[in-house]
Amino acid sequence: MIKFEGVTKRYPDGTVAVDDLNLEIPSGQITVLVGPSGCGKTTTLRMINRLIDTTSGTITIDGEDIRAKDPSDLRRGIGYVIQHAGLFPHRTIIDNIATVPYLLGWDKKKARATAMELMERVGLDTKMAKRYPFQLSGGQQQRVGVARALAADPPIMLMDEPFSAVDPIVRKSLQDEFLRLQSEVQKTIAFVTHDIDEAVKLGHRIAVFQVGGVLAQHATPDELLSHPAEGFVTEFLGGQKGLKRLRFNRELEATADDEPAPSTASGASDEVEAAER
Ligand SMILES: Nc1ncnc2c1ncn2[C@@H]1O[C@H](COP(=O)(O)OP(=O)(O)OP(=O)(O)O)[C@@H](O)[C@H]1O
Repeated sequence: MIKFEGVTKRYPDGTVAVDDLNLEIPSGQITVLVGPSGCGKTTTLRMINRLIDTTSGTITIDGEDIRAKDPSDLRRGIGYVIQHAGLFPHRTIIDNIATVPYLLGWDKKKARATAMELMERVGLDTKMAKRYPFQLSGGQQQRVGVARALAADPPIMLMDEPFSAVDPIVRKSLQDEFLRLQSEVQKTIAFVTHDIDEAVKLGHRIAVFQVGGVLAQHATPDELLSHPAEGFVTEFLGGQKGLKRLRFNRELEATADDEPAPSTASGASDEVEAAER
């Protein structure tokens, strides 16, 4: 488990990006950090792998203070995926994926075999192994980014808007495959997005931040949709176009096993249409 206790980040210019954060990110699950631009999501994520230092407070991983660890050692146990993948342009796909195993001094053959296996797991044709990033689509590059973060089998993955730069159809397939992969690998994942649809789809738990780096609510998707905290969260969710539809889909999923009644379904589509009008 990753635990934030009273964590604040104040940048040198005085900006408080994260304000007295208390948050638990449970092991083996996906915790999504969501909120409007500038609310401190990226700062929160990058404090976990110490790309950003905290101003005050404590972050522990499985009870150990991250400041007690050498940053390089710490990062070996933490995969990091960013928007636009951030691949090395002059390295082939297979060498991009094997970056961390090479750094760890793995035998080249073993590193490459692992990279090939990972290409398959993230849904990439291994024929692309010798290509360079510019020869791949945006969605394929994101898959390489995920494979690269998984290469040394870290227990933790930090994902910063990893699927935001691709079109909605590719995005949906990346999300679906990510969920399938996570059900196999069960990493501890902190996932940043500004999109509540994505948060509800992927998160076991959702942490909603408001500008000023204040945690406004931390709940399961169902709790969040059925009982959003008054004030900021209600407004934030209400401002997101698909909220009513999301709520409705959740209700439908919950009752689907009991009675997939056609009358319910038609009432539902009325509601969706009303929500979209
Ligand atoms: N190096 C920095 N120096 C000063 N202020 C910074 C720095 N980096 C970020 N900030 C500020 O800290 C606040 C939080 O930024 P952060 O990038 O964590 O937000 P975010 O929620 O990830 O935003 P976005 O969704 O737009 O990426 C913002 O007001 C931002 O301008």
